[in-house]
Amino acid sequence: MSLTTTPAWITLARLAETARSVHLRDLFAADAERFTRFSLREEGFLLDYSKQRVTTEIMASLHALWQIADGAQWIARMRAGDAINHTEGRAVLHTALRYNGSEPICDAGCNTGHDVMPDVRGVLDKMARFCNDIHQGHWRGATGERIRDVINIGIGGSDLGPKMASRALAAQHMPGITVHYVSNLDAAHLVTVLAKIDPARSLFIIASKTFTTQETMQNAISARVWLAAALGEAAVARHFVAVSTNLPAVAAFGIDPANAFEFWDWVGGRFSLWSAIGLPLALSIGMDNFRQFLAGGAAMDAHFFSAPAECNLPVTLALLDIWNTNFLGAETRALLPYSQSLELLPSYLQQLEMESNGKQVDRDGKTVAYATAPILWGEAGTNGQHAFYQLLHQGGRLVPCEFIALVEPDFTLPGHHTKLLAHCFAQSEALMRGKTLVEATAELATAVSPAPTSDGLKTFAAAVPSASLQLAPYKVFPGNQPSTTLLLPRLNPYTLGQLIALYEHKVFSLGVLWNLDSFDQWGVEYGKQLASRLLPMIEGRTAATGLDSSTAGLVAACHKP
Ligand SMILES: O=P(O)(O)OC[C@H]1O[C@H](O)[C@H](O)[C@@H](O)[C@@H]1O
Repeated sequence: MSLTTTPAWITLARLAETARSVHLRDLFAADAERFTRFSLREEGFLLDYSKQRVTTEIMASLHALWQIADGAQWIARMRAGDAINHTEGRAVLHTALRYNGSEPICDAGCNTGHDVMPDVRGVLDKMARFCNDIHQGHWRGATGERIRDVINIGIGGSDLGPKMASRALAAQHMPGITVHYVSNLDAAHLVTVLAKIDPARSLFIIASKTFTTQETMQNAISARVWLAAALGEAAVARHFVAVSTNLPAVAAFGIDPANAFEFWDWVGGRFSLWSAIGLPLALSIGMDNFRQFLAGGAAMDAHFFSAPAECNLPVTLALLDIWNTNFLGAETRALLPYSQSLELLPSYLQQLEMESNGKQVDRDGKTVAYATAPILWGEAGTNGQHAFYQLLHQGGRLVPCEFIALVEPDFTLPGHHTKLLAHCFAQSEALMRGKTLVEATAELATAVSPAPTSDGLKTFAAAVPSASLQLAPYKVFPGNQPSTTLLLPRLNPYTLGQLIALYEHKVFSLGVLWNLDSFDQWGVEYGKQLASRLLPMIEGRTAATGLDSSTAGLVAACHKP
């Protein structure tokens, strides 16, 4: 049965007709228990979705949709190591990377598959030894200097996760080590990092699942040339290590297999932060903290796998995305972490959510008849308030917002954190309530004539200069902008692990509901293919033929006269 013809979908479509004309402030006025009814707590996390435009009836129908989509069975299939990434014929077992129990976890089902846990633990132990060697100065550069700078060369999933997490966990950074991230093919990225470091004290990590990605390979080659020019070719072995599933390609690049950290094809690139792709993070925060990060992820796995759907955090977030996207018609979602340390979370989640579920064909090969992943964007609060919040409040578009805040700050200065929380909560309140014309006019009247006595708004208005009252329409806020607030007790490796696993499972749950393979990414291939065709034309090695006039014009404009 197609999703849109299920009874739950049809009911939700009907409920959406009514929901469009219901205002959140009225829902709050009608129900003093709304926060209790629509909030969840799990191991210190508080998920408040009472400011979403939902009712008990809507949530029940969304849960019915989860039942129809066989959510529990899909979770069981993922855990059993079935090849649920069906277009690539691969299992999806990134949860094994953070599993700390004693059961086997098998690739392609326990009866036939291979237990991946010994391999996982072996690589973690190798990472631990390596981190210890770097931190203790046992591993030194070719000239005997201690390593001070680590440069991770990778892109996409081999960059965004460790970069975001290293940034988020600045409070845990080890002294004496600075980790840099180079991803862009634009030489400006590598050159500016190389300008800051000393080759004798630098270690490059070449991170690539496939070890064929053009951006990463070009940066790796240029870094090797730079290092060899400074220290000689023989020094490369002491200054380059690799993380990959493709160990033959690592060896072909000239990196000793002893210095390669393996992961496996059952780890999707955008889910690989928990694997050896997390090596630069482990070097930043230390292996004990990295293991705490894994433990936080494992705790969220245990919750996702066992909690009933009605109090399951990832399932709830997924159902709210479905409601906003497929029934209220939202095209985007804003992620607004009120934590500077989480400033890279929006760009990390852009890959996780949009590369996973920005799809048009379902698991049966049919074009979907409904919208899939919304466009995710965002910025750390309060910075965003001074940039784009004007549009959120008065731009006339439906933009569901997701606020993230910390009860305890990770860095403290007197007077900062309470103000930050006040701004965060005030924004979701303002987006929900809005301000009517009557309220705006009354406010203006009060501002000019602070002690009005009787007979309401008309008397105020008469007492106020009309020029001032003309501003009232500009001060109207429609409100009814839905939002969720996720409160974390604090930010540390464990809670960050919980947070990232929460989003991963939300993405998986959405894929189940939309009937998508969330683990492939065919949509990134076409551009790469065309770039290979254009390269010889831009370099002038072949004639620029067979191009549309725009592309031909751009190629011609780059040729020197
Ligand atoms: O790790 P790599 O094999 O170098 O891949 C890096 C990135 O390449 C592509 O852009 C894929 O779409 C991403 O999912 C992947 O993370």
